Amino acid sequence: MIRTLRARLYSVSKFHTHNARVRSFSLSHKVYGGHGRSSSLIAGILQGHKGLWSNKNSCNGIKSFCTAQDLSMKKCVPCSSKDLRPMTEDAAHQLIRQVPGWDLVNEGGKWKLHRSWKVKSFTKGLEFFQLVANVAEGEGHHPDLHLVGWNNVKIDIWTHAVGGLTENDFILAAKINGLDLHHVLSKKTAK
Ligand SMILES: C[C@H](O)[C@H](O)[C@H]1CNC2=NC(N)=NC(=O)C2=N1
Repeated sequence: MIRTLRARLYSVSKFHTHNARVRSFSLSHKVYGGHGRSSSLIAGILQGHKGLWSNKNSCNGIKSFCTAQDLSMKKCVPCSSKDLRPMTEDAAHQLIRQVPGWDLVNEGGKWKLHRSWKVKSFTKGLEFFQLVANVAEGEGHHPDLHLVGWNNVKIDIWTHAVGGLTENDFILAAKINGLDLHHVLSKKTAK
């Protein structure tokens, strides 16, 4: 049994070494089998494999790639959570890269996300707001909506409960970016 497992691990280790440049593993590691526990060597390989990403920015504390898609797949947490704190300026500058089209703005000492669009008409602007409102209601997290000069939509997003930015704001921005807005936006859409 142990011999079979070692042979299997060797092929796994060779595969990983060839394909993912994980740290080489000596096969002298004690291998446990037959108890349903993963072997120290398999865990080591997987750990080593993860090690290739461990120096990436942590996304919500989990070592992984944090992409725009990650954010749009996430769910906002209740802003009433006592653990919620505003993120640092550095963290905000990291995450802003994941929400193309949005800018970080500081208004009266409060960091916010800001984006503007030009819509086809005043009523298309209200339709735009309804699409955004549906997302916001689904997330329990809400943007500040502005419709100015009849066809200019501006959205600010920040977490009022903490007076700054939290990951909720970036999740909402990513989900707004995922909306199909072509039918409400003017061809001369603002950034
Ligand atoms: C209880 C619930 O989480 C709060 O009322 C929510 C509603 N939507 C919110 N939206 C935003 N942007 N900030 C908040 O602090 C907030 N609080």
